[in-house]
Amino acid sequence: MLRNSLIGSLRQIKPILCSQSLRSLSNGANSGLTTIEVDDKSGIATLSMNLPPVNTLTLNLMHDLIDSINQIECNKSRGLILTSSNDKVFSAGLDLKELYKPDQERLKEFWTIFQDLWLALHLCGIPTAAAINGHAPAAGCIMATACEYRVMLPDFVIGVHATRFSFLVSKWMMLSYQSVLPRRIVERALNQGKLFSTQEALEVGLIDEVAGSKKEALAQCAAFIGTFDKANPIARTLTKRMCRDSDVTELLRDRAGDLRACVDYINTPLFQEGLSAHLEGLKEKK
Ligand SMILES: CCCCCCCCCCC/C=C/C(=O)SCCNC(=O)CCNC(=O)[C@H](O)C(C)(C)COP(=O)(O)OP(=O)(O)OC[C@H]1O[C@@H](n2cnc3c(N)ncnc32)[C@H](O)[C@@H]1OP(=O)(O)O
Repeated sequence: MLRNSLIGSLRQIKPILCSQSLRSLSNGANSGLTTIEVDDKSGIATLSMNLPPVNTLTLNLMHDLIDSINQIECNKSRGLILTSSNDKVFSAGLDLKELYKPDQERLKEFWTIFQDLWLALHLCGIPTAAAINGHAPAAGCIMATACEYRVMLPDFVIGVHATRFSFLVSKWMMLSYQSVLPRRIVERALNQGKLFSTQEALEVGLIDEVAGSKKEALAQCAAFIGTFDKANPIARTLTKRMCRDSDVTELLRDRAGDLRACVDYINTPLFQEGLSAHLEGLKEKK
């Protein structure tokens, strides 16, 4: 809903046609894989992913995330903090099972909703922050980079390690990474398939702060959101969208082309063999 209005005109203020009252944040039509808690004092909404065991981005989780982001925006929360109910994994990234020998129609739906999720986070009108309370590989990292601020707990990893198992990333995913890290670091990290430890991520600037606990991470994210208190919310939203315009336009100018390229690549033997080996590796770990 929001995305459609933005696709029409990125520079326009989102027409807020939402009729729900502040704080009535039920999870309505979604599958209950996310929860939203709004802090009464600060008005900041914490959006938690809650799909055991590792918050893989399935069709349903991505649907619920988009629905929740829309609800939070529509209810005029002061900010959004994305986090996980799992204390070891923020998100394990895309659901690999959806990519293995996929049904073609379902794969198209899957990739389209992943594009939608990235747009929802990227264009969210209110301040966003990620409290990364566990591992955040691949699309888990991309979701975090679509937020405006990242606070991470120690002893976890974050990064896009796609090349390790013969995956490529779309240009808009690379741009998201590049909006946070210098281009030369992104180029090297993507080519190496590097997963950064929390400390390394802090040193290169992939995350903004380290926190000692989830509670602290949420507080640090809330403090970041508080830094916008003096900004006019509409001017802030328009400025955020202007800053992100070129990255978003990269995807919007040819979403269908991106979908085709991804579907084609996922169907190649190179991709399917790499994925099969990766899935075996995950099983053998046990
Ligand atoms: C122009 C051309 C463009 C082409 C574009 C092509 C498009 C391709 C895709 C683009 C980029 C990719 C994005 C992605 O996000 S792919 C997903 C990558 N993610 C991973 O590789 C993470 C794998 N998981 C892990 O490393 C660990 O699970 C993790 C560190 C996250 C947690 O470890 P832990 O020990 O706590 O948990 P387990 O490993 O035991 O996992 C528990 C069970 O969950 C299953 N699992 C884990 N991750 C995934 C996943 N991503 N998808 C599906 N299933 C997953 C794991 O196998 C365990 O299952 P079982 O209990 O049944 O054994």
